[in-house]
Amino acid sequence: MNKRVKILKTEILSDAYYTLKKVSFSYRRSDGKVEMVSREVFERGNGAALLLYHEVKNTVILTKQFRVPAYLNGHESGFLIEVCAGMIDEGNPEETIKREAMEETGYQVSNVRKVFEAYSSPGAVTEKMHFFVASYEEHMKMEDGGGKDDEQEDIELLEVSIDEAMGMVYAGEIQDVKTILLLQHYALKLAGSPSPKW
Ligand SMILES: Nc1nc2c(ncn2[C@@H]2O[C@H](COP(=O)(O)OP(=O)(O)O[C@H]3O[C@H](CO)[C@@H](O)[C@H](O)[C@@H]3O)[C@@H](O)[C@H]2O)c(=O)[nH]1
Ligand SMILES: [Mg+2]
Repeated sequence: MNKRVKILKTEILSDAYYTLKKVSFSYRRSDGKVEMVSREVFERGNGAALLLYHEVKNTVILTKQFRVPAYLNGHESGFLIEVCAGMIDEGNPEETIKREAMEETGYQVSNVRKVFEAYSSPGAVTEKMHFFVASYEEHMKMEDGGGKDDEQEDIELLEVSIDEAMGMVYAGEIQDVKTILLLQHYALKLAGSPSPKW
């Protein structure tokens, strides 16, 4: 509860699939002055993302799929390389990401480890992402993956070395923020670095 903020009005501008709202509120500034503010807020639910890494081969499993918002905003092909991720609709973040791992990559992972939570675009979108890592081995591959046809998902899978993946970040070939975050987490905490204090 924030005593400096009072939500006064919430209008729904669109609720076709997700919900776009216009929120009007009074806000007491740090200098004490109270002003009226209006902001549009996109409600898209919350999400979970998972980096699948192989402890012996030092490889990661990534997905590649067409993302129309990125395409509209200058990405040449619109095919983005990402970690496995999905929206949390049923169940908790951990259950969701295990289900998404199976649907998108075909790997059945039991031990996922939560690394952090973060708002993906807090000035505009309510979405909070839950970030996980899990190690994979060949015997965990149960299905082809590739996403759900009935949800019009068409996901290609990539298995690349962690060095190659980091190179792709700096070459601009990986441009998805949740993926960059998890790869950097791997590089900092999991790639045989001396134990960090944080
Ligand atoms: N009809 C319709 N269906 C939609 C729409 N938007 C999404 N969907 C359906 O919802 C599914 C969402 O698939 P998920 O795997 O759960 O989510 P995602 O698209 O991979 O999104 C993940 O990454 C996003 C970008 O980082 C995150 O924003 C999101 O929370 C999640 O982590 C899509 O395949 C599609 O079937 C829409 O506007 N209209
Ligand atoms: Mg997905």
